[in-house]
Amino acid sequence: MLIGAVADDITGATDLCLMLSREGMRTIQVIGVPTGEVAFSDADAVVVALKSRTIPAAEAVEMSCASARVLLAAGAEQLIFKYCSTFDSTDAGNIGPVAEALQDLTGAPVTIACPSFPAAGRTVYKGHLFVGDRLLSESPLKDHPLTPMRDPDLVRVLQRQCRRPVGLVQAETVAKGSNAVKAAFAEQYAAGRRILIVDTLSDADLRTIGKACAGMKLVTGGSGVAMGLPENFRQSRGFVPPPRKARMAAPAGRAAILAGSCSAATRGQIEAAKAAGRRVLRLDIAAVADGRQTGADLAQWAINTPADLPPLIYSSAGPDELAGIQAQMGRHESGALVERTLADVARRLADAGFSRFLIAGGETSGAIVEALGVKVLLIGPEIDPGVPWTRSISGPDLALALKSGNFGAPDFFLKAWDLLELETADA
Ligand SMILES: Nc1ncnc2c1ncn2[C@@H]1O[C@H](COP(=O)(O)OP(=O)(O)O)[C@@H](O)[C@H]1O
Ligand SMILES: O=C(O)[C@@H](O)C(=O)COP(=O)(O)O
Repeated sequence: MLIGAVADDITGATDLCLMLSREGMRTIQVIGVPTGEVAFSDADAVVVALKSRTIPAAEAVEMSCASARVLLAAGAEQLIFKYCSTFDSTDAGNIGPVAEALQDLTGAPVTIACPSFPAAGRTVYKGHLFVGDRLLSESPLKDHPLTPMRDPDLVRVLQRQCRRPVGLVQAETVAKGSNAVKAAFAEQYAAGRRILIVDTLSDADLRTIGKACAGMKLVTGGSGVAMGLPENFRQSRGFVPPPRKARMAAPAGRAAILAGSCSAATRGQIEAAKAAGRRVLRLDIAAVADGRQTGADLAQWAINTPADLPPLIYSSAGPDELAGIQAQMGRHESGALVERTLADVARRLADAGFSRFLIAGGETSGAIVEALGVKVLLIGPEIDPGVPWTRSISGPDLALALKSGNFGAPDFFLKAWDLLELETADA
């Protein structure tokens, strides 16, 4: 293993796996803190998917360090801590504490914090995060159900979470190339700064930053930060990329879409599915809370739909409705109820022979994948930037597309299936 990574949610982990695979590394995804039973076989990169984005910071630190220790013991030469390209966290939140704990563990004197993912519209300029052409604080992320992002200045956001001083490497330096960036790392270190936000406007910047990070024990950021890292190992090791396939074999069985993300992108994808005449059913959280709607009801509805097209069950709500629900039921309580119910639906559908799932939302995917007993994922073809098909190779045999709430084109729920080749039942 050359690169070991710890991701704070499962859709983020698949996003990172896709990036590392695209750059030629044989990459596997392990769900949860790895135990001695997981064989890393001949992977160049292993990404551990946690569900640690919104849990108490001390627990996130413990799980992340436990995972990192296993990866380092298995030979990982560089560690990535992957979080969201929109820096999803709260002031009590986990990016700073986990980064600092991993710095202690790896002995990395200085590390970077680079969430940028230009292919998905996330860039950083003068330390400010943009989503498309809006500041983070003016983007739909200001209304995220669990981690509303209201401050676009990442130096400020990260400093509120860190004990160590946070610094900034600006776009003008990145434009000068990797030697200038390396020199800036050293200058910032000499000035006492230990975690550095790095401006990034383009993929070319990501490659410059990646080159400057050769030999850095710990790198933190979004999946974009991994774009330039495999090249360092290719130069030093010459590893051979495996062939990439345009389509992925999927086990025989029915398909379903489960959406627990309230993002603008996911809500648009739900509207597109409705407009295309797909069968859709809404999880009504008030009805679930008082027992008028159950996971069994929702699953039975899906089972009863004709098998030709995947049915969609969604809980997604717009910002005003969500604010009302959260005021009544509590932010975490309502979120957890939705997650539990969708996980129950998924388990029932898997028991009924559904084998292909498209799941929208990071926390949602984490809850569902855990309920399904999925342990290890292989990475298949890219549906849209940041979202690949995956196949479970340990536990149940399933094809899974775990979509970050924010990612994907409006027709994502319609087109994703075209990349699968269905195996016959007796194959
Ligand atoms: N109608 C709803 N009411 C309250 N919470 C909800 C509702 N629908 C979804 N949620 C919660 O919102 C959170 C969305 O987070 P997540 O699944 O990570 O999506 P994203 O990828 O967009 O961040 C989940 O905890 C989910 O259970
Ligand atoms: O970096 C990203 O934007 C994604 O990889 C990510 O972390 C997804 O998180 P969710 O939006 O909660 O799915």
